[in-house]
Amino acid sequence: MRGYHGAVVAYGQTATGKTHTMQGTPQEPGLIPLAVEECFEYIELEETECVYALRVSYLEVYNETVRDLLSDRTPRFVDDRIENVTEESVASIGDVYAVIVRGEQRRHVGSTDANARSSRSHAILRLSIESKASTTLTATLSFVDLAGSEKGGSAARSREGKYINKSLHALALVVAKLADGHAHIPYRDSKLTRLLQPALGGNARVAVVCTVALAPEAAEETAATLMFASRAKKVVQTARKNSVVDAESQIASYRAQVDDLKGQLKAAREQPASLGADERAALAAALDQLERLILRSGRPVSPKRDERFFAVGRRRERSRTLPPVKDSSSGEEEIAVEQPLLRIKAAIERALGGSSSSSSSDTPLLADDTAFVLQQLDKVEAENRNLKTQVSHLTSLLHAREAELRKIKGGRRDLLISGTLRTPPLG
Ligand SMILES: Nc1ncnc2c1ncn2[C@@H]1O[C@H](COP(=O)(O)OP(=O)(O)OP(=O)(O)O)[C@@H](O)[C@H]1O
Repeated sequence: MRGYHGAVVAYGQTATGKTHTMQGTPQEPGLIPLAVEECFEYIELEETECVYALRVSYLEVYNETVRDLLSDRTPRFVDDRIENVTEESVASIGDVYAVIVRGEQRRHVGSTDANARSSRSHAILRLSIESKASTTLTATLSFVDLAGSEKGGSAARSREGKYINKSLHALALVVAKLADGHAHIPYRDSKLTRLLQPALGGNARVAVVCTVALAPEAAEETAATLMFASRAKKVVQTARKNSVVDAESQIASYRAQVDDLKGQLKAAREQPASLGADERAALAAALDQLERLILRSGRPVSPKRDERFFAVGRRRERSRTLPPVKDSSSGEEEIAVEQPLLRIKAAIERALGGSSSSSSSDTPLLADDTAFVLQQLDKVEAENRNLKTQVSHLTSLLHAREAELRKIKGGRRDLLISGTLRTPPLG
């Protein structure tokens, strides 16, 4: 908000909670919703007279291609900058969430052995903030949710995995060279490092969040992640305030458009025959929309939290992992879950135009069904996580026991052999 670039990067093995850390849940919001809300609260609480203009872009790097998640544009690098990227103007927390949700729907995710909704791309959400008091400052806040490495899987998954590992390797190398103070930094080795160059290059405040798994079989990846973290800590950044020439600022561009629209409306009023009523209404609506984008300090934030951001991500996540609907049920809990599931299944089949074995009129989709099923799935997910922890604990116990047994057996064998040697021959 004060003209310094910032970035938060989530790095770690697949399924260790990078996306969870970034997005969170309604009960435990992640870094993105918390930061977005804080930006708008900052504007609300700002005491000096200041105006702001905020824009959002959302990119992913998938199989070494940079994709715009907000439109079909093809971003391209011009020197060290990425250009031809969609930037949506936003005026409220709700606007930001709506843009993120739109982008999330286009993001590449897939099921892997370790994660039912694994990010198969690196995602970079960027909030551009311009502020104008006596000078005009400009800065970006980037949230980088990196894809996690995953070995094996289907052919497509393994192709994605190769690209993911290659770009993560390039990032690790860049961070290692920065940490050691090398003169040449190989940013150009991958699209990911080229995109992150402005953040890693020194003029930004960067926070790296590393996520690890505690399971013994993840030890190798955990060690690699910790090594990355310790190198990242050594990188010295010297962020400075970034100002922009007034005439080239977004705020100036909005103001010029506002003046232009006001001029057109004034002319239409003076010569009523020049524009139809619909055209005049469209001009007035465009003017309202533009004026809304110039945020003034002291402006109240509303609404504080928007559930849409979490709801869409969760719906998509669950739709991949819905358990099969059983024909018979045993026990009350199962019947209670099964009925909404059957209704949802019938509604999906109706929407797809397929023939549903159950009559559609018998199974109207109730508003609460999805929420109810999601709640049940949350419970199952929590149980699964708990079981996974127990399994991992038992596996390490088992390994320790086996090692102990091997040692005891080995000792007994030695004893037997030496005992045989010492036994005097019979007769
Ligand atoms: N701290 C946590 N509390 C509760 N659930 C968590 C936590 N961390 C992760 N999870 C859950 O674990 C699963 C995997 O997490 P997530 O998708 O965030 O991992 P990831 O590191 O982003 O994986 P990938 O690299 O494969 O995209 C999700 O279902 C998520 O909700």
